[in-house]
Amino acid sequence: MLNFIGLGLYDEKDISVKGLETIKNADKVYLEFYTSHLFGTDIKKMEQFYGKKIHVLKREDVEQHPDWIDEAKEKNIVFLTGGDSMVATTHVDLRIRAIDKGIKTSVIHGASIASAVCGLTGLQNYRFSKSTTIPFPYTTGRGKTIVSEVPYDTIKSNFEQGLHTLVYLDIDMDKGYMSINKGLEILQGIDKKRRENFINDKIAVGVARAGSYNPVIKADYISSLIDFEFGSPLHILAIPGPLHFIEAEALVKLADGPEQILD
Ligand SMILES: C[S@@+](CC[C@H](N)C(=O)[O-])C[C@H]1O[C@@H](n2cnc3c(N)ncnc32)[C@H](O)[C@@H]1O
Repeated sequence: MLNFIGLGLYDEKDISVKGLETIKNADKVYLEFYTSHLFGTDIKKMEQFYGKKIHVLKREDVEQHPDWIDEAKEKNIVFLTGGDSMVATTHVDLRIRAIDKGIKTSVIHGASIASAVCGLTGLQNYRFSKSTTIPFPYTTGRGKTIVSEVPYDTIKSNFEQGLHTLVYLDIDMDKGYMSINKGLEILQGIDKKRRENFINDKIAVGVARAGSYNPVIKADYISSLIDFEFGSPLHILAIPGPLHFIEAEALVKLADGPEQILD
């Protein structure tokens, strides 16, 4: 059996009771931390709390050579992921590979950043459209810097349809965890290059360290939010379309947003 378990958002105690019981009964526990990361804990604390050794997998062990899933033919194997295992990851691929090998699978859900953003900001889940990720720019062998404009186009298209965008921020082994400020700087750069004047006067909401006892949630016009200090990772952004009046009130009261958005 291969059990996919979502760990929730911040530390080792965010796991569900069902998830914890499944780990306790497992023969072996694997984990990947490249799609998300629990900043309120570390592997040692998790091993102590779960009572099991944790084997950390690299991206290639999950996406290219997931030979370890064969162990689940005979044994009870657990695969741990930050948040919910199936939200903003490609782990359904792993599940399908397992099923094709005749391995039974289960999914035990964890709290996800996708719903936490709604809970913390007051933006309504049903008013979000396609989400996007801002990747770190990269430099080609010839020294050219490539900046993906896909997130910008997604945000603009959602906005024009009157819908919100959830903007995940890149995690990169070498470059680290993208901050809200860096994400906004990239969007501003694209806006400037394309002379669209779309970004600066839009409201955005930044959320840092969801799931911790001191998350930071701040809404403001992007031209101001870009200088706000959110502190340590993880960070995420939401860029709302036109706001329902309750959402506007929530952004003022829950996210210290500017009073003008109530007008
Ligand atoms: C690729 S998504 C994976 C989401 C995860 N599977 C889930 O369900 O929460 C990871 C991105 O979500 C955001 N994120 C995840 N956890 C977060 C947290 N606790 N606080 C703020 N942002 C978070 C960050 O932008 C991070 O780079």
